[in-house]
Amino acid sequence: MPHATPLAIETRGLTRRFGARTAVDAIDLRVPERSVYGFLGRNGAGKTTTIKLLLGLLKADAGSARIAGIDVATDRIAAARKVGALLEAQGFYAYLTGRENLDLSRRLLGLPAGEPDRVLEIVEMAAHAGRRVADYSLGMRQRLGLARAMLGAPPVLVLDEPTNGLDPEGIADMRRFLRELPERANATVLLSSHLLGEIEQTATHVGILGHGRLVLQGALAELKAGLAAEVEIGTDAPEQAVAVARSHGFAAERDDDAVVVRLAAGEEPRGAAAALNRALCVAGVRVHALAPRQRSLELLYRQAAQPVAAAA
Ligand SMILES: Nc1ncnc2c1ncn2[C@@H]1O[C@H](COP(=O)(O)OP(=O)(O)OP(=O)(O)O)[C@@H](O)[C@H]1O
Repeated sequence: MPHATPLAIETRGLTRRFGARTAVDAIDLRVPERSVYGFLGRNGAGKTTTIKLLLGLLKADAGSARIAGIDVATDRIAAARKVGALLEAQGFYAYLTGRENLDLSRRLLGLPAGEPDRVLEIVEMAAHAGRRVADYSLGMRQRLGLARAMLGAPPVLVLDEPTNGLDPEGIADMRRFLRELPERANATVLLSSHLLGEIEQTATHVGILGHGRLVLQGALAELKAGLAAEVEIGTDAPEQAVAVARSHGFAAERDDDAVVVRLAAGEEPRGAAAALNRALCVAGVRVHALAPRQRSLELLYRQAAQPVAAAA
């Protein structure tokens, strides 16, 4: 299917194993240009491994990845030029100033002398550029890390948990900043996080990773609008309740001791709950609870992040 917006990052069946463990399992990332793409997953879900694959720091066992249309495996250097990254280990020289640190990176990359000041301006660190990094707060170091990722103006920025370790004020600051980043830096931003709230506040798009698999992906607003509601039924006779609900055209399933009825997208949960109630009552099914609820991204995320059931 053709895409309305070109993709800044695209993977197909991207897979990476460590021994018997599949850390990244056939994922198809689609990150539209100029989006802030929230890459969401619990610790160990495979976010860092995916990011390393995108940056060419790890080799894929299967599948492919493209950055700004360039294949990461077959054209590694050209792809690397298209992406700037902020990873956990920043590796700044504490006794050098912020500007001096950036200038070292700038020279290594063979970029013009004006680059450090250009990126310092973007991250609003120009006033602190002459201070030693040793005297920076963690938030200032993160900004400096962001500035370094922007050297050479790559069209794609990949940021691994950029708010990790910041204090509440630093977090609020960084979130505001991230939202504005596509415009300020003229770039697409992939932002990894284990916090749904963070992604909901900053991202335009989201991809949820659970146990190495991409469980859900798309524009945040569309995903939220498309989430169907459901009705949970508490009953002593779940099998019978499922049969009755299905005979009335509802998509019902057992969920442990309860029965869950998934509604169609846009279907109003209260009306459906009333109809179900009536049908169950008429059929003589004892119901002790009937709860209509709107499904949320949070619920989906929780489901995606649940530990895999151990094989019996
Ligand atoms: N070099 C490695 N060798 C063996 N296993 C690894 C290696 N790197 C990652 N893993 C495993 O792959 C899985 C995914 O790890 P990954 O670091 O990508 O997750 P993550 O979502 O980034 O989590 P975190 O936020 O904790 O870094 C984990 O089970 C991890 O133990």
